[in-house]
Amino acid sequence: MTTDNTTPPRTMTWVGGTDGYLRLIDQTKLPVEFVELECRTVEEVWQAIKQLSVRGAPAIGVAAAYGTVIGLQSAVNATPEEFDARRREVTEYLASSRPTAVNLFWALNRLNRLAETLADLTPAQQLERLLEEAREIEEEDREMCAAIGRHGADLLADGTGVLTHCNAGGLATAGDGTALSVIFAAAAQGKTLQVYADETRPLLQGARLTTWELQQRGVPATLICDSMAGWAMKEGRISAVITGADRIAANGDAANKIGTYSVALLAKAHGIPFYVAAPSSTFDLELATGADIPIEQRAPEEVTHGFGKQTAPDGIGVYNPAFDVTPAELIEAIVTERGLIRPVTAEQVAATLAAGASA
Ligand SMILES: CSC[C@@H](O)[C@@H](O)C(=O)COP(=O)(O)O
Repeated sequence: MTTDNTTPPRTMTWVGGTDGYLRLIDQTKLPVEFVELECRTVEEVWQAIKQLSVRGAPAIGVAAAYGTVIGLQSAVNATPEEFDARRREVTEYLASSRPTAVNLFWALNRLNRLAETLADLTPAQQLERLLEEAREIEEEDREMCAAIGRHGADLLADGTGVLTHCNAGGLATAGDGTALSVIFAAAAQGKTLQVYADETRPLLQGARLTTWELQQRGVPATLICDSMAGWAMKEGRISAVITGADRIAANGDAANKIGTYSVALLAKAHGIPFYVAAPSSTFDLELATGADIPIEQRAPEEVTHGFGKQTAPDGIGVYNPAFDVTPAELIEAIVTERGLIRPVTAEQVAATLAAGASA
C-alpha cells in the first residue's frame, strides 16, 4: 500500500455521529499490509491500545477519548446517574490499557472534567458534547504537531544526518507526528536530510513504521539496527538525534521507547545534540522527576518470539521494559507546540508550558 505524500493516511477516523465507531490503521500489520480495524465496543478499543494496533502517546490519548464515547453509547437511554457511573467505569477501564504514556490519562481526565460540568444535560446531550470534545482533542493534536514542526525545523541544518528511535510520526499522533514533524518541516524548508531510523527492538516500530512513513513522504531514510547507532555516530554520519516522548516530568526527564536512554548517552559521548519533541499533553507536572514514571513491562514473548519466530530457548528468563527514562541533563532541548525548552530545567519547563495557547 502506498499513498501520495500530500495525503498520508489518517491514523484513526471517527465514523458517524454519537452512534458511530472508530476506524484505525492496524499498525501491527505495517509495513506489509495496510489493514484498518473497526472498533465498535470499548473492549475493542482497549484491545487495540494494549496490542499496539494504535500506539504512540498522542494517538493513544485520542483513541481513548473516542473509546469513552463508544463505551457510553449503551447508556444513552439510561438515567443520568447510571450514565455517570458508566462513564467512570469506562474511563477507568481504558486507563488500565497501558501505564506509561500520560496522554492517555490526560485525555480521559479531560473528558471526565467536562462531563462533571454537564449535569444539567440528558445523557444523549452529554454524549454529543463528549464526542465534540474527543474531536477537539484530535484536532488540537494535529495543530500541536504542526506547531512542533515549526518550532523545531531550525534545529536541523541542511545536510544533517539525523537519528530517530521508535516511531514518533504521523502514526503515533493525529497529525504529522512529533519528532518526525520536525524532520518533515525541515525537509519542507528545502533542506536535504539523511534520516537514520533505529529498528527499535523488540517490536520494531522504527523498522516497520518510521521507515514506512519516511518513504511515503519522500524523505531519504536508512534503517539501522539499534546496536549500530554508536558506530554510525563515530563515523560522523549523525549530527543530531530527535525522538518523541511518552511522559515528561516537571524537571524535563523524559520517558520514551526502550533504547532511547542508550541513544542519548551515545549522543552525549559523541558531542551530538539530543532533542525530544512532544506536545504539552505529554508533560506530567505532578511528577517532580522521571524516577516516578511508571514503566510498562510487556510480555516475554515479544523478546523470545518476535513476529512469530522463536529466537531464544524455552524457559529463558526475560526482562522486557517497554520504556526508559532519559535524564534532563542529556537533553539539549525539548520542542513543544509552545516553543523550545532550552536549557531543560524545571524552571524552563514551567515557563514554556505557561506560555499558553499553541503558537
Ligand atoms: C509521538 S509518539 C512518542 C512516543 O509515544 C513514541 O516514541 C513511543 O515510545 C511509542 O511507544 P509504543 O510502545 O509504540 O506506543
